[in-house]
Amino acid sequence: MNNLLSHTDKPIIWSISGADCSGGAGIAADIKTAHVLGCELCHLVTANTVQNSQQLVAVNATDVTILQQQEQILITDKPPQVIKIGLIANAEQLDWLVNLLVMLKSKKPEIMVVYDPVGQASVGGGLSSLSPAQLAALLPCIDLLTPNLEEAQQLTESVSEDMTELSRRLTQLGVKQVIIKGGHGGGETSVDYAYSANEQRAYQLVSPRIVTDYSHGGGCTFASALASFLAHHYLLRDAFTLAKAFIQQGLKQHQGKLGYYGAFEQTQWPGKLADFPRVITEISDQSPPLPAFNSLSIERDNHQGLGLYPVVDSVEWLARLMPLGINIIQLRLKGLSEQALRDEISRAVELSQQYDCQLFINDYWQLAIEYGAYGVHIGQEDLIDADLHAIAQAGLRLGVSTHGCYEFLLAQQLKPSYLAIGAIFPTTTKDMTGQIQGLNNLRQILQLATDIPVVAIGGINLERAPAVWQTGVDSLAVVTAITHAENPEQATRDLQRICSGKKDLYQFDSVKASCS
Ligand SMILES: Cc1ncc(COP(=O)(O)OP(=O)(O)O)c(N)n1
Ligand SMILES: Cc1ncsc1CCOP(=O)(O)O
Ligand SMILES: [Mg+2]
Repeated sequence: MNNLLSHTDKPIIWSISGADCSGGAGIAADIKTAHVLGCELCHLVTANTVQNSQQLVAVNATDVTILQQQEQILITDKPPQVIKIGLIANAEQLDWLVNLLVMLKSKKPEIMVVYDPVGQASVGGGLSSLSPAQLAALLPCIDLLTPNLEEAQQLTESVSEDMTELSRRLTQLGVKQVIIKGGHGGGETSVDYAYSANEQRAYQLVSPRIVTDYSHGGGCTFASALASFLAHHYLLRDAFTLAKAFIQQGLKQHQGKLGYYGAFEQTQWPGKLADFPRVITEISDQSPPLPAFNSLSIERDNHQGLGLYPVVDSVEWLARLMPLGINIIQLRLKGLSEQALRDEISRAVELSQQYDCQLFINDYWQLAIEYGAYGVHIGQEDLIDADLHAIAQAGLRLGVSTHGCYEFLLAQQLKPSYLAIGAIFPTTTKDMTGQIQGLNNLRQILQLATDIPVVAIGGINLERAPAVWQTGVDSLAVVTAITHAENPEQATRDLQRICSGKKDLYQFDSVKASCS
């Protein structure tokens, strides 16, 4: 029997929330959400509520001894990666919960706790009468709090409507990350605001407002979708983006249906660009608006994409690889003096003109403009400082690094010449801790791509290249697969062959040589 009780491949979430007998909100919403998002959900029911689509009649709090028994029976058998909290019915439950979270976090600090502070039922009526002073003990245990504007005001005992101010106040109360939901306001759009105290960064997402009354349990669904994506190890910004798309997709199921407060519909893992929010940042919402960047030349590659994209750190490497028929290449210089940078970049541009090769300069966008390079590649951090108008006006192409769906959507809004996604696999070239995408996430992000070419980068070698190429990316960018190869010219030819798209030709020479 013990064997049967053992482990699941799916991440485990504990939902500590109330049961809604009408099946819309609370535990019902959490179970449906976690199920379609590939998680297992254990539920510790804090109250058996009596409600329907019209009214809340009673909140029957569960005896704490039952919650303790449930905790005990689950703790070794189905330990949680993420705990999602909804309704806390009374002060005894709150005490039990705080003790439980403190104990769990002392044993396993990586457990994430998401709290959706439901005080009022959406059908009307109070679910919990806990005061902000009572809840103060819980807030330092919370990794992600998901209040709406009113709940954020109540918890902070403030009348401010400024999401920035409210989220800062909530983090001062001990919460690590906050998402304030703007869904209940009026207007054509719904804007949600996230703030991470660790990163000291805010994220803002906007979606068109979907008119429907089928939204009972939408708040619980949003919090449990966040819990599910966090359980799959997405970063806050990506979990936020995916959860907002999940909500949009669910609301669209019953778009236009009014007059009956129906249960929110949980559907599937979000994968359609139309359901994803727009990212609001200073960069993407510049005034005057940015023009689209010039396109790359891909005709030479038989419409099979850009092909192989070597990323190298000297003119010597450029001179060695360009004669091999490289279509696109990058000079990635680090730690050189101004004069050395100028020498390398000017020589590199000359060489690229000789070989008619699309040369991108990494980081140094001013020098790339000054010496007339074909394009410039910049990272997310560089986006803030780089003068994107100047790059576009000079006619340079632009490549932008992205790590996950949030950054991909943000960069895609800038209409660059290509988008890079990385690191696909662990790499020794650069510290990419916490940013490894894997092939599944690459495939998911590719579903959001428009007609802008996509480059995959990070840990791509000869063995892994065919699988990455088959995801449908337009280009494979590599550093060490070439520069650390025993025979860099042969490795280049092998990789070029993989990128030529002829998938039956994956019997390349250097792999055979290394296996024999
Ligand atoms: C094609 C390509 N993709 C990603 C990167 C990484 O750029 P960035 O994030 O700016 O990091 P550094 O390369 O500057 O360390 C790249 N260079 N090329
Ligand atoms: C620059 C960079 N950006 C994301 S991963 C990476 C390094 C790629 O190097 P390698 O191909 O050797 O893994
Ligand atoms: Mg850079």
